[in-house]
Amino acid sequence: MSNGVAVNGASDQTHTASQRYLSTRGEDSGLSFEEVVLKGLANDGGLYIPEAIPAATGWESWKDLPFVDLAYNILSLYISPSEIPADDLKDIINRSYSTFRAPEVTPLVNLQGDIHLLELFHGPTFAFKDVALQFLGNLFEYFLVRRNEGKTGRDRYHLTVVGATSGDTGSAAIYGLRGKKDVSVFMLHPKGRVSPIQELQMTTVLDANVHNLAVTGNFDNCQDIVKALFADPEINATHKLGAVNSINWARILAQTVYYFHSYFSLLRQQPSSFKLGDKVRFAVPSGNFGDILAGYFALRMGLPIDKLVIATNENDILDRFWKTGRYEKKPTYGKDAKGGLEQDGVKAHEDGVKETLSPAMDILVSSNFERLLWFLAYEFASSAGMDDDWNKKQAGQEVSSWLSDLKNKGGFGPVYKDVLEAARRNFESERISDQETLDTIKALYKEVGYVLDPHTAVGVEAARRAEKRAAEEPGAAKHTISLSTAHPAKFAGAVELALEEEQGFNFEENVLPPEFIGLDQREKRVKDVENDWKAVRDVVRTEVEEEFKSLGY
Ligand SMILES: Cc1ncc(COP(=O)(O)O)c(C=O)c1O
Ligand SMILES: N[C@@H](CCOP(=O)(O)O)C(=O)O
Repeated sequence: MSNGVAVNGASDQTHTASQRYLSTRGEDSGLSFEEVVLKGLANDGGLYIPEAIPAATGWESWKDLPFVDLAYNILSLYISPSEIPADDLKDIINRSYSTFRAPEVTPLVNLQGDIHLLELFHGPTFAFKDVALQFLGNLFEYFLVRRNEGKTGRDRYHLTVVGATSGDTGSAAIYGLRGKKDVSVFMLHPKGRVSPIQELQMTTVLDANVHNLAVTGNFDNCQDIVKALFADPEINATHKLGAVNSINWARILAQTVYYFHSYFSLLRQQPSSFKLGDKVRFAVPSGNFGDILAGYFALRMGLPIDKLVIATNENDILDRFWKTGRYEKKPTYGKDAKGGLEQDGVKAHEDGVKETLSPAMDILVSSNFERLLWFLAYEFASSAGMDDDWNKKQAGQEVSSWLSDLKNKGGFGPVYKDVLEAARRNFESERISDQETLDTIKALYKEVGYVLDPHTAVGVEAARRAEKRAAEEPGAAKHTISLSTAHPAKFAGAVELALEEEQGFNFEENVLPPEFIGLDQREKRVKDVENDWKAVRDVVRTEVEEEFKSLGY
């Protein structure tokens, strides 16, 4: 049952439905947690989701638990003890969060009025990705040690992680996996399109199992290369590919914990205006839709969430879906004054991606949206009154057809009215321009002295708008938790641009953490590659072979 064997669906006695997994495109089901974590992406190109979302029964009694105990209660609903015994899971969780600088792991601070910031940047690489990637690194290690017991050399199960990053996933994955046995990490970033600190955080890690590849292209090209590698049966079988992007289910799962944790922090901090059972609103800076999807799982598990507010930058495919029901890439049009490409007054690329001040969200297609689409299609299918197998099959077919249109025609929709209405029931969306991002950083610094990173600023501006709207709606949540996804020092350019004229502001003194000082003096290792998945495949083959030779395999 464990060790990678599928759990065999309904006849399995040791896994609840929420501990068995299926693919959003319908061709894979009855998989164990270990299988989906190690496989990353399903063979049919779909993403894994649990066959059912569990109710967090008795969640109210978790309100005073420390982060790690809360994490255990939530994660164990999705992981059978027959796969990871309780003590082992607790140990993995404890080790994963012992690397965080804040004792609460993800502290909540009041920003202004009823807006609260959930600071997710206290892990090793100063971005929210650490919350899931510290856990995922330890999880990989746990499964590999177990699979490799008594094995030597090339008989060992060696995982080849391939990931795409617009800056933050890369360093968080590298810090989660550097030096770990039986894992090689290949991290693809768009050359010249991540912030200088992000690039240094990745390329100055010199462990032999870490390989940074700078791709001539954008983040979506990197993400497409990763998906093409997973779709190639040959490399996937010979190199046992693994995923660290939020296509990996464990990423989403680990992120659900801080939705619960911040709800309980708010209870303690606002005893007079926030009671157990009251609804709260979350605003989430969004790109690949992984962070906010974790909030959707928390909501479906029973956490009282009023609305999840999607905050996009000018790469706004998600915002356009919520407004129109159409999910489509948008080609670039027009030339700027210097003859370069532009879209709505912002520097853009032929592929339609705009270069914004929040580069980690410069994403054309949000991969995790596919998971939400499955749940929306499943809900729609369920209204036909057929049995559950039929509903799931229909949902898989619908998602496959939408995704095929996205690939072949550049988009799909408008989706059925009921599907869009279901999406609007739990989510709202806002699109924040670069100018609004700068204005928000400036305003919050002036008003309360807090320095926001540009991604967090996108979330805060969306939170402010959502609160204004809610003021008109009877029964709407009073408080908003806005997710702070990165430390401002990672995005010096935008922060300095916003605050350069503020009296007394000094980036080095006010913002820069000691961990970043001197990074630019360190030795770096990075290889340039073309935007061509076969070229990347060759690099992966060659460099894994070199690693094996150096290990004497
Ligand atoms: C700092 C930062 N904020 C927000 C996001 C968007 O999160 P998601 O891709 O999960 O929507 C990212 C990248 O993923 C990020 O690095
Ligand atoms: N913004 C991300 C892009 C990758 O997203 P992921 O959450 O799917 O890993 C990054 O910083 O790399």
